[in-house]
Amino acid sequence: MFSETHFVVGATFLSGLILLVIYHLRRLRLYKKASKFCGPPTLPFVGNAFQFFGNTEDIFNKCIELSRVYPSPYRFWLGPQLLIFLSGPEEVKTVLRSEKAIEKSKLYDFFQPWLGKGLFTAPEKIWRVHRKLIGPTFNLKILESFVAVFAAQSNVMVKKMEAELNGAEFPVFDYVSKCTLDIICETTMGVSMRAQIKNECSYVEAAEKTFAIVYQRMFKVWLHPSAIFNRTQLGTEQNKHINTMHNFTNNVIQRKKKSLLNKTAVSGEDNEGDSPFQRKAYLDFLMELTHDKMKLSDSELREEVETMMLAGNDTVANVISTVMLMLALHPDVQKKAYLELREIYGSSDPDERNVTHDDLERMEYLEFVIKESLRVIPIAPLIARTLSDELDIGEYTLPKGCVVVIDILTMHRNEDTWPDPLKFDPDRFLPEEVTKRHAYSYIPFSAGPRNCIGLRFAMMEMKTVLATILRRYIIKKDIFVPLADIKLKMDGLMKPVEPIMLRIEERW
Ligand code: HEM
Repeated sequence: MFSETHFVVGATFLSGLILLVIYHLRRLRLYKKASKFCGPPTLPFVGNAFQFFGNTEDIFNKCIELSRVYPSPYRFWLGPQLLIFLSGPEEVKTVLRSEKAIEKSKLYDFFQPWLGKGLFTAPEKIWRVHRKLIGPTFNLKILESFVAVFAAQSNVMVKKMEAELNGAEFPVFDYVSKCTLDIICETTMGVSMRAQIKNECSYVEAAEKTFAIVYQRMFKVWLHPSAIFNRTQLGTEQNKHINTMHNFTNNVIQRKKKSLLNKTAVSGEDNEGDSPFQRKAYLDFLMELTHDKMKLSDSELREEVETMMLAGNDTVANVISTVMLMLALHPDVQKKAYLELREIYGSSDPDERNVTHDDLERMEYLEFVIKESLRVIPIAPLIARTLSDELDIGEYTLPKGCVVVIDILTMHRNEDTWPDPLKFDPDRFLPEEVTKRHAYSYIPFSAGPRNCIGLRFAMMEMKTVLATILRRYIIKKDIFVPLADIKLKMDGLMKPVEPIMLRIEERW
């Protein structure tokens, strides 16, 4: 005899089964379209998600292996989500320029408790308004005004590095990241964190920890539902760090807002630093826009500022450290870059004058070196967009709702485009070489309407910091490591597994 409980359990099971069948029937069209693409064998429900178990080095190696085995475009199921990996420049161009590929993938949503709907994570509708509003604040005139900050903080860094002079190899990232943090705080908020002087900073600690938690969550599917995540220790920890950052930024915004209304200069102490706001920062420009046209609310301002703090710090610090490694491994390249600087400055004395904007324009070879470093180790090796509609990419049609993953790393190491791809050769960026290649074969800052808004900012900052180092020090590595032997991981950003250890000697 069936009891009432049996009946309830049976009915629940049956309804679940029916819902599952309906769900799968609805997705039949998607499965059919996905079957046109090659890709690894899948398991029911999890798809290919099991391939991404392991640590961040394993994830990196898995991505490399998949792109070796499967030609572009290939498919990958992350649970119910269809991912299509692309690395053909023409296909990538079609996607990145398409109005149907503006929306980011859902994985970016895990940044939202922190960055809200700032540019990096913003849904398409908000992104369109904000990008138009914010774009002009990255104009050349404003960027030029930041070069003095880049130079001043670079000088502080090289002075701090004196402690390592003629000593053993040391982790360069520790110095570089504090310098880039001081730069981004001063240019974004107009606040001096003095991370280089104090050697610690609660904001950066909170940012680093939050980034690591967000990244862990992306790969642990059981932590995806907020209802579960918020009840875990990780969730509690994340909230604590986010509050630290929000409080700091809100405080700066309120003080700036008051001064804007009173039309007085803001001066005085802030939470972390003590420099008066002497120069206009990115936040001032945003607030002026807001003040005149009432476009951004306080929380939107906070989200945009914290987005810049995230997108503009760790990225640049890692790239500068990688370029230093490449210079140490290739002394001939380093010498050429230094000689260019000697010619620009007409003197070997690094204290004679600071780097200026005009100098940056002339650092052509140093720019090639940075570009080549970003080719072999692109800091953002994969970027993902969700398609709002079907999109033809020549032979294939990408289904609506799928996530297109642009495999920048594979593009940058493609043998057909880059002969001997693991050879470090800055001359690949000579103008006559560039014209031979497809414009979308090299996209470290992404491309199209949703590309990196900080591209020019980053280039100017990296050149200033590197030129300041190179004018003063010779960078050395005790043992030569070929590029192919540098182990890499995907830790949010792509970087070497081992910390970059280098030695410095006085140049003059
Ligand atoms: C070497 C340094 C940098 C690299 C390689 C880099 C690379 C990238 C890439 C690949 C994207 C596209 C991400 C995606 O579509 O998922 C991006 C977006 C972005 N970057 Fe950068 N970036 C760098 C530095 C900066 C700096 C210095 C800033 C700000 C000061 C910045 C601000 C942003 C913002 C706000 C976005 C989102 C843009 C949007 O969605 O409209 N980046 N960056």
